[in-house]
Amino acid sequence: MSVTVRVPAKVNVQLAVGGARADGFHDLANVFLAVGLYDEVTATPADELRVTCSGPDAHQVPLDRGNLAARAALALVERHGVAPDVHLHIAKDIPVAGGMAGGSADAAGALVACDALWGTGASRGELLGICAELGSDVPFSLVGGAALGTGRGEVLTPLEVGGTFHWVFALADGGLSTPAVYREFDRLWEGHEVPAPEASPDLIEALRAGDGVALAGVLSNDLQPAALSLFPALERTLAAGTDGGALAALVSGSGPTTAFLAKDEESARSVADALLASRTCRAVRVTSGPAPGATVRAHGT
Ligand SMILES: C[C@@](CO)(OP(=O)(O)O)[C@H](O)COP(=O)(O)OP(=O)(O)OC[C@H]1O[C@@H](n2ccc(N)nc2=O)[C@H](O)[C@@H]1O
Ligand SMILES: Nc1ncnc2c1ncn2[C@@H]1O[C@H](COP(=O)(O)OP(=O)(O)O)[C@@H](O)[C@H]1O
Repeated sequence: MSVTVRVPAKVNVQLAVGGARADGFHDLANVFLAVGLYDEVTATPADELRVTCSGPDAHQVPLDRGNLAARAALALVERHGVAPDVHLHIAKDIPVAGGMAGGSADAAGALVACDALWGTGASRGELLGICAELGSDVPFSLVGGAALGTGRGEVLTPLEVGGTFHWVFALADGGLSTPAVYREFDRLWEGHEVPAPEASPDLIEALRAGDGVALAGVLSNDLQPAALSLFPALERTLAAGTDGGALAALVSGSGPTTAFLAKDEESARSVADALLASRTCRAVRVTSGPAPGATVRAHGT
């Protein structure tokens, strides 16, 4: 018996960041959109907790108990007193350390897979609570679609999406550490009052209407200056995508993946070609959103 769960990546269509809190986190108005790049987590009975990973970026993923999927399984073990006898295999398609919440996806996937495998029967509320303890982005990986995340991003309000948005993602050479990008944000704002983060009503309306042109006009990411300061070469990638016909371009979350909103699928493909031709990124991915959250794909025997 094994259980496979598929979990999407995300892009932040708005990431409004407030000042640093006493606990080191930042209050956010974080508008998440799940997109169709997926990791798959398969849980299979084993003698002890073991993690393996496959995919082009697999060598960058820790396989010890620091792996977010292992931490998720152990959180369920602790609450339900079950034995941690599971092999978690991650088929990784989400870029690692790319600002697309791949580790968070694996945490949410492992939680859902272990809950099904062990028959722990955790409620949705309990799963969301465990997700929030594992990381600020993990609850969104569980629910998918589109949502506004407040607090440190873990308090979710689902958002209506009235259509499909077409995206191109440009993968960078190397990664950016999320804490390092937040620290750079603090450094750039030093000596200034950071405004309280607020969700943009125009952006929420553009999502509701499924209007890509309107959404392109209001995309924003307060971490972008910090990401560009740490990874200046991304400026060229952003310019190559807009020159190549994207409606808008921005850094995905803490980066260094860059995201390009396109008019339709055909336009997305030509933006992707332009990005590849520009040689300003290591690879491109064409996809769309919204995508569903963590979903059980298969119960094997
Ligand atoms: C920036 C965002 C945007 O969605 O994601 P990525 O683009 O990296 O995927 C998130 O805020 C990242 O969420 P996540 O990666 O889950 O962060 P966590 O594990 O909770 O925290 C890692 C570290 O990031 C910083 N952090 C995170 C969230 C937040 N609201 N304020 C912060 O300052 C803290 O330094 C924290 O120690
Ligand atoms: N299952 C996992 N997949 C990817 N990275 C993981 C995982 N578990 C722990 N990590 C660690 O978390 C870091 C951030 O990974 P990731 O979630 O891919 O990026 P981001 O926070 O930019 O979205 C990685 O560099 C890696 O050290």
